[in-house]
Amino acid sequence: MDEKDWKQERERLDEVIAVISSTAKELEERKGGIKDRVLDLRKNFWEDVTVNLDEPDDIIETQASLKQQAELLSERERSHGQLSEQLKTLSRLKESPYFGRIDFQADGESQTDKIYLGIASLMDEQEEDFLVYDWRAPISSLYYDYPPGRAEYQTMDETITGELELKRQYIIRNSELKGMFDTGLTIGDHLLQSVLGHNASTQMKSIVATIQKEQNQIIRNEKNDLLIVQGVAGSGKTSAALQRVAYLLYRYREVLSSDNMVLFSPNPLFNSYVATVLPELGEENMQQTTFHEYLEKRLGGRFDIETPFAQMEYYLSAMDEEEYDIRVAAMTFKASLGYKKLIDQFVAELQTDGVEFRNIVFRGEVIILKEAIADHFYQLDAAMSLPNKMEETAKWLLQEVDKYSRQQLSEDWVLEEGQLLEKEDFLEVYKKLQEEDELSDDPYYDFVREEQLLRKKIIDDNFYPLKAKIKRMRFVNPEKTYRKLFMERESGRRKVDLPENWAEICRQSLDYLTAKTLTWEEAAAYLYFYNKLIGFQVNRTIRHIFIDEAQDYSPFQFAYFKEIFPYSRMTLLGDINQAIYAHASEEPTLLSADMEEHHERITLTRSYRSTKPIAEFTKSFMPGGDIIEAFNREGEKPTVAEVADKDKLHQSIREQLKRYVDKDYQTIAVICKTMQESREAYQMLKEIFDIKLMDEEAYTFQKGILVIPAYLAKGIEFDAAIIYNASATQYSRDLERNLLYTACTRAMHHLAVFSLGDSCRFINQVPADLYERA
Ligand SMILES: Nc1ncnc2c1ncn2[C@@H]1O[C@H](COP(=O)(O)OP(=O)(O)OP(=O)(O)O)[C@@H](O)[C@H]1O
Repeated sequence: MDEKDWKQERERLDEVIAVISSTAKELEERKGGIKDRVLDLRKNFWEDVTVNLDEPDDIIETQASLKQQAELLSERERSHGQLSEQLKTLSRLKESPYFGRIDFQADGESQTDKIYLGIASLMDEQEEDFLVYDWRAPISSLYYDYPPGRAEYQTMDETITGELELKRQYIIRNSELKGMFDTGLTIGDHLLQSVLGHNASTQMKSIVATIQKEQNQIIRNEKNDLLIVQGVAGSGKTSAALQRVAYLLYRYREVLSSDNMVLFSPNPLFNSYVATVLPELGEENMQQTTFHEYLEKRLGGRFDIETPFAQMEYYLSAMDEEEYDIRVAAMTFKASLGYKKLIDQFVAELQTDGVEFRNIVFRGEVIILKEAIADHFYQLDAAMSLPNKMEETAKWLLQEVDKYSRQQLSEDWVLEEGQLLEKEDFLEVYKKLQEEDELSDDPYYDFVREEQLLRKKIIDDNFYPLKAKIKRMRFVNPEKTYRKLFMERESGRRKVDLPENWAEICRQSLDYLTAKTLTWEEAAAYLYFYNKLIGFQVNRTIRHIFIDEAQDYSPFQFAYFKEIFPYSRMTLLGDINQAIYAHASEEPTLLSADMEEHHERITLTRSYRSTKPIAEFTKSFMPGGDIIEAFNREGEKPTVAEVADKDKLHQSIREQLKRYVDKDYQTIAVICKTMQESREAYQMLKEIFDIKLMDEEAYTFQKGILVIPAYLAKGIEFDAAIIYNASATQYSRDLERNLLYTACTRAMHHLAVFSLGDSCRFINQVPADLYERA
């Protein structure tokens, strides 16, 4: 690129910045004007409405006038809000108006269009031409999809073909052009190199300037209702997912808002890690939650729900406990669709018999026996679904309760209760009496009527909570009904392949239920059952669901998702090599090829997070690791050290940490296998370094050194990672290999692996030239 190019680009940049400044100024003025008007409106609200309440017509007029005034105010407030948003976007644009340019000559056109791409679009002052195109505009896809040469893009209704003559990238900071390159095949290895070479950050960043072609396919995918992305560690799955949210919000801006989208992520820490990406792009965040949080909301009051991490911790560290094998068998079976089938059969049986009910009790007295409820329930049309029968039964119960309450009107307790009434209650009754306008000449009549009304009020108040409970279906006992699933006699006749030790699993399951605990493998299953029994509201507001780390959801959990969100499109992102849940070792996960029929699958094989030496190291101990392509970023080889005892281990780790601190690495993680091990590591390091121990309650993380169990570090990255103890005793099962892989792939620039005694077989499998012995 010659001096002329630089001069031209600088001049253009200055022009664009000038337009941004003047547009911003104009908007500021308009905003100021609106603000004054809003303040004015608020101050003079009552003066500007005509209030006249004399005649019915006047009242109507007053109402209309009030409404009009309120609408005017809220309309102004809305435009004020919109202007503020536009101004925010402009200030982001001013900092760096664009990051790329393509010159495209469409076939049949004589002129070449110069398209500059930024995070939002910008028009010139005459509002005629685009000075900057939004990266999500149809034409912008050329930038991500093609090297110079023949190229095409899709508009709403046609395909435009042509010649891509130039593709250029810019680094603009503080409104100044710091660098630019013309790029060939992929979007600037150059720029990507420089972006990836930076320190890790405690918040994820947007990748808009360097989206890769295969990532762009994920972002703009609109063909299928179910999109499954299998991508190796660090291939940009999460990044692509967030850019996809921004894309969809733009593409469907008329009909879709951030409230219609939800991201299920592995833990609250991850949630906060990704929370800044969309705002950085000028979009509002989608809703974010975890599956545990979701289940908590629905069942939390009635049960303690085990977290997936507690389940994991048990799986990894409770081998010596007596019931371990039974629990692990339960984890596997209850994750499967076989278990769902079992529950479906159970629910089918409940059509004719077996649902448990609760007595209806009023003032300590049983007024309707649970047996009577069951009788009513089961004499209803057999073809009705259980939830419909529940509705009918609730209606019937309300009528019965009404009948009963009328009988109670004359009971003594009613007046006794009356003494507890507040003054307002009496006033209310008195007012009603007046309204009836029947204050007669007969004082005795008034007295009787007043008492009647009082009694009625007391009855209504007293029966209200009971009726509310009936409406909430509290007359059913789902917990007790569910227990029957595990009762020998009942479960024996079901046609499902049950695990060998099913009888013991049943006993253990009953114990958990008695203790009001839902194990993680049981939680979704129970809620599924609950919904089948009592019914539930299908969620219609959520139009798009993103599930990150999808490999960790069991087939059962996914089936449940589909039931509750039948109208939502789904994007699942995950990595089969990072599957670390107990069920994962035997059951197919969501990402397995045969899981779903109608879907589109995109595979990402390029890993961007780690340097080449780290990626080469980690892929070498994963089965099928050959497909992982390391992005070409140089760095030091990982180090591997075996130490004889704990003192030596701790000393070596301290030295390593010191080296990292000296290198000015900003985020450093000591990654352990379990929470138990993390606590131990923390104890020995905390004296010397200012470190933080991360547990499942951690919501954010700061720069510095932290100790963290591998399963919590999912999805997050650090400048450097230390594996606390990769010894043969710690990592041997297949699942532990995945855990180790997840841990090692968190490192961006350096990885150090320590083992107490011999390294595990996975580390031993790594060719010796891929690491340094320390
Ligand atoms: N196109 C890109 N341009 C710049 N950086 C990128 C790009 N793609 C990925 N990255 C960077 O690579 C790192 C890993 O990305 P991300 O966390 O999205 O990967 P992932 O596939 O979700 O990883 P994991 O499976 O390990 O959770 C991040 O630092 C991200 O910013």
